[in-house]
Amino acid sequence: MRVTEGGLELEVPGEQTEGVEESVFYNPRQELNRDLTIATLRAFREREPRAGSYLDAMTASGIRGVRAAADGWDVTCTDVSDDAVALARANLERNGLEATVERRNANAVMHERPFDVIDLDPYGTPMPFADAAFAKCRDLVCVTATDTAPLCGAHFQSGVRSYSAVPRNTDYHTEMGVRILLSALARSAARFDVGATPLLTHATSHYVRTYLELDRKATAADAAIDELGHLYHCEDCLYREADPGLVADPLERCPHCDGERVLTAGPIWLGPIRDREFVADVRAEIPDEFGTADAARELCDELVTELDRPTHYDQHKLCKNWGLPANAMDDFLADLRAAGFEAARAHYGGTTFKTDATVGEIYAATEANLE
Ligand SMILES: C[S@@+](CC[C@H](N)C(=O)[O-])C[C@H]1O[C@@H](n2cnc3c(N)ncnc32)[C@H](O)[C@@H]1O
Ligand SMILES: [Zn+2]
Repeated sequence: MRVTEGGLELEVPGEQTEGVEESVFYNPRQELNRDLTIATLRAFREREPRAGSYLDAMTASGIRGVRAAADGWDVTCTDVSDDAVALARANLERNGLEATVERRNANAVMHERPFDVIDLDPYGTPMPFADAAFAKCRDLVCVTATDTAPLCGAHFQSGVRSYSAVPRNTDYHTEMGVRILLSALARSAARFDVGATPLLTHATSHYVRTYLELDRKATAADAAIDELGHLYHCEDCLYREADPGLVADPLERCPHCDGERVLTAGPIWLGPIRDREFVADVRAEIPDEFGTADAARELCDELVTELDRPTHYDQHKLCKNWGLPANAMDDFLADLRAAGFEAARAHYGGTTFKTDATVGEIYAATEANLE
């Protein structure tokens, strides 16, 4: 079947069913991820004009490599599958584009030679590829993780194994996943004396995507490690507290409800998950022709206005816990602001928001209008 994306045509094996193309080599549900990748590459080239080489480490149909090559990047595509390599070559040729395509294990290639930008887009966890990516990459590592259940603590042992951290299943499970992933990546980069700073990170339907700017200096690695810490979370009243530093000092009782069901998660990334100015630059690089232009711009807008502090609340879950009906989100947030707190929606969807108010302060500020 033929698919069109970013103004380019690709041929991928598979059938079109009910308007949705399905193929082992091409996932239409990741178009937003790829559109944002191209916009990010454009914004990043403005920031770092020297950057020219791009490794599409798990290329499958070649779609990322094709799109980057069309934008003038010096592209290398790797995949361990013979069929993927043949398909990527055919798709480059079909679009009159040139790139190096190798049937190789991406880990071997990344250890052999440096690239300015590396894109990791594996099935499931990216951690088996992280060390190799940070070993030599010069500027930017882009990472997709689709194993959201391990990341957010729903598959606890698997999360511990993959991310060398303790994830906990909370009402902010996607943000837990984002911060567990960023923690593991920062620690992987630090092994090579590399600081990894998130320029853009988003959690979108069943995957997390992040773009990490690298600074190959031990002091930069130390600065990244300084962003790690632990989260304490009360399962009874949803109180949460971020504790910077690598040594945890778990709470024995919840400071709000005095309950004993307090979870500790970590080490997790407590720092910003994106650079506001960079996200605005990315937004400006999304043309109308991109299939997901509206959604991608909306996501950038949400990421710009989202507050940095961990972690988001979910208004519906709070109200359910309080046994009160939820009111309109805008009214709820206005009540928080009127009480002197910062409050803004989060990009995690639905009724998620962030505030500097504690769970007790949120209740006091909003309860009168919950009816
Ligand atoms: C999720 S798909 C990639 C999708 C593609 N990047 C896209 O945007 O449509 C993962 C690909 O990684 C390949 N792969 C798995 N292990 C690999 C390895 N060690 N080195 C390179 N490619 C690998 C698989 O053959 C598969 O084609
Ligand atoms: Zn509590």
